[in-house]
Amino acid sequence: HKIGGHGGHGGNGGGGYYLYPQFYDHSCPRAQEIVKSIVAKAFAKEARIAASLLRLHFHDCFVKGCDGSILLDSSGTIASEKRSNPNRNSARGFEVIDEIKSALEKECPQTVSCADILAIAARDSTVITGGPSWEVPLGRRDSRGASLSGSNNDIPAPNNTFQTILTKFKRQGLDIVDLVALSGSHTIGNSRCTSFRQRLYNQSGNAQPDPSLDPSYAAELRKRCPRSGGDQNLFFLDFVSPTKFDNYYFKNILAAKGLLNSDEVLLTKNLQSAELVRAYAENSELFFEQFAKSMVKMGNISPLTGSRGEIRKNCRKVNRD
Ligand code: HEM
Ligand SMILES: [Ca+2]
Ligand SMILES: [Ca+2]
Repeated sequence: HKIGGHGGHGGNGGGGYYLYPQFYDHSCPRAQEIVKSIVAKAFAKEARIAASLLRLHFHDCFVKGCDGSILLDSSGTIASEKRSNPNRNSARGFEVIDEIKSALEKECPQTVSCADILAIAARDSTVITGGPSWEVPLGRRDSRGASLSGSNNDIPAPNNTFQTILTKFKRQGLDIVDLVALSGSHTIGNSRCTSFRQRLYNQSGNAQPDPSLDPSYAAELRKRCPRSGGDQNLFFLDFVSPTKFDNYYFKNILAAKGLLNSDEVLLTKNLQSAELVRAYAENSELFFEQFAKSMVKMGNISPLTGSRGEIRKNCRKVNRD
């Protein structure tokens, strides 16, 4: 499967190999069913875990590519991405990834990468909540480092402008279609008060709530997201169907009930993205189809392949050699 390769996006991270779904067919044929069963078990215990696992793959891929860098704990040489602004007190699901990894190490030692586990778990989380399925290209290897600064700089923040968010996506080789479709992930999962408080009290420095937020919905949110305190209080990103992967995220945006500023700006700041929001609100099949395509595209961001990187034995630390 070697191809004449150089760096860049689009399935060839510079190791000279493309990812492909059959990567573990001979080396670990049960890999995918093992991931799926542990995701299902975790989901049965707590439905939110699906959202958390989907987000981990995103926060991995946007920092040095999909290389499992987000999973590394701090150590002598590593400043963990878990400490970054987007991840601190927010990224979760690491214990589930640990459980999957230890089951896979028993089944086929040092064969399945942590980066691939994240990609498969993201797909399985989408499916188990009612979303689309897709074949996950595989063969990513794991990084031997992390980037705390990359995590702070490259992952979009909820109060970034539309243009900044789009620029951060383009830096990864993703476009406006990917941005709108992948934002549809916010059809499941939670946000902390601190991630959207500004919209409730002082959106643009004029002591007024965000005019693009429905006033009665805003009043409801203020009850558990006060001016100060309650930073960690949790709210559904999609208040209609928070554990179901559907297109209510887009319908909510049309009703001025998107939770994050980064959700609502997809409608209010750019004509093309507004058209996409309307199209996905109207047609969930169209959303599902594009979501699957964009997830594969995101999963192809700068993977380590060939002999680059390693297959970690423990997703939290690099191997010693
Ligand atoms: C477009 C730019 C994006 C911004 C600004 C953004 C921002 C956020 C924020 C602020 C939260 C809540 C975090 C907290 O308060 O703890 C969140 C949650 C979440 N995000 Fe995004 N996000 C973006 C795109 C994405 C993408 C591309 C995906 C997946 C492909 C994704 C998946 C999720 C999920 C599933 C949750 C809920 C996690 C949970 O409940 O544990 N987001 N996002
Ligand atoms: Ca990474
Ligand atoms: Ca939903």
